[in-house]
Amino acid sequence: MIEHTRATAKAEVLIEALPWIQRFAGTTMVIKYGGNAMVSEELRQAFAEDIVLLHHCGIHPVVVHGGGPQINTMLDRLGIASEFQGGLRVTTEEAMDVVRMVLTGQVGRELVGLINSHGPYAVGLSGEDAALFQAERTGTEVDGVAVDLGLVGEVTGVNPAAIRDLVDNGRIPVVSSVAPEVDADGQPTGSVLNVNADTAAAALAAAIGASKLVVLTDVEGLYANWPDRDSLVSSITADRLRELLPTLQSGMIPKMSACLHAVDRGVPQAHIVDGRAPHSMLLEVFTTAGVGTQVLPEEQS
Ligand SMILES: Nc1ncnc2c1ncn2[C@@H]1O[C@H](COP(=O)(O)OP(=O)(O)O)[C@@H](O)[C@H]1O
Ligand SMILES: CC(=O)N[C@@H](CCC(=O)OP(=O)(O)O)C(=O)O
Repeated sequence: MIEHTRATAKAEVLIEALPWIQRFAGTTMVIKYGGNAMVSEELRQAFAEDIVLLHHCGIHPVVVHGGGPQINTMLDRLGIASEFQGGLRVTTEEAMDVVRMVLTGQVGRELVGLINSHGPYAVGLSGEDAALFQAERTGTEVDGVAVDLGLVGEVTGVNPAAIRDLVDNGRIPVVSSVAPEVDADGQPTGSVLNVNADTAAAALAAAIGASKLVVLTDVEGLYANWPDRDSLVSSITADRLRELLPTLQSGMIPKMSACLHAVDRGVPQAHIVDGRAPHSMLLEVFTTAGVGTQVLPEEQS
């Protein structure tokens, strides 16, 4: 009897996923995997399994990965100082070489390998490949004062065909957020810029018409009154988030700006999910309750 109950409970979990599979099959989802959510081998393997499962449910996952902590480790090892302003790394030419090497040569390669341990699916590319991204230099403002971030950019152009060609051939793109710089006339300058991975994921989600942007990080979701643990937001509209944005700190600034950018540009929903819990992304996509914080264009009943 006990065995029967357990088996039934497992079957119910699978059945709960059915309407979500029906809704999202054939759509493209952008999954942003933050460097802080990759901290153990177990988590990285669980992430790869989730991505392959989405793929086999007929959903087209596109991974955009971060790697901030991994870049920090390499910069420390090489004795190169670096600081963050408004959640973005001030990037010198010396640091840019390390950012590019770590994101595309280390973090991206490892994710491709983990996904491909399940079959020949993942293809790694950066914003430099097939002209996927064009970026313009950007600064930030801290306490009303303009701050020069050096070789940091914002995506101003996307070539969706670079992703579509891979997806149409049954591949899972794994994207690193470095991008060739263009000037105000759209002409290449020859420099490569460091783009925050949340920002890159949002630009990509909007450009390819994704059905969702899911951002995996190292916190349960957005706290309206950080660090008050009672202020976790389960759902927020774009308008309310716009009001909250100026009160946010550190890494949450680019993250929530990215969600807003995606939703403002037609992505129906964006989610912040706790990547420290194995398989949290599957729970978000395939269960009714969902987890973390969802950003919606407007109130939905
Ligand atoms: N309002 C807030 N809600 C949630 N987290 C916040 C908030 N303000 C600051 N944070 C911090 O932002 C961090 C997530 O940003 P970041 O470290 O850049 O993540 P990632 O590497 O996944 O991109 C959290 O771990 C938390 O310490
Ligand atoms: C401009 C900028 O800050 N770029 C980020 C790129 C990596 C990233 O975004 O990684 P996470 O998602 O793990 O934070 C950086 O240099 O750390």
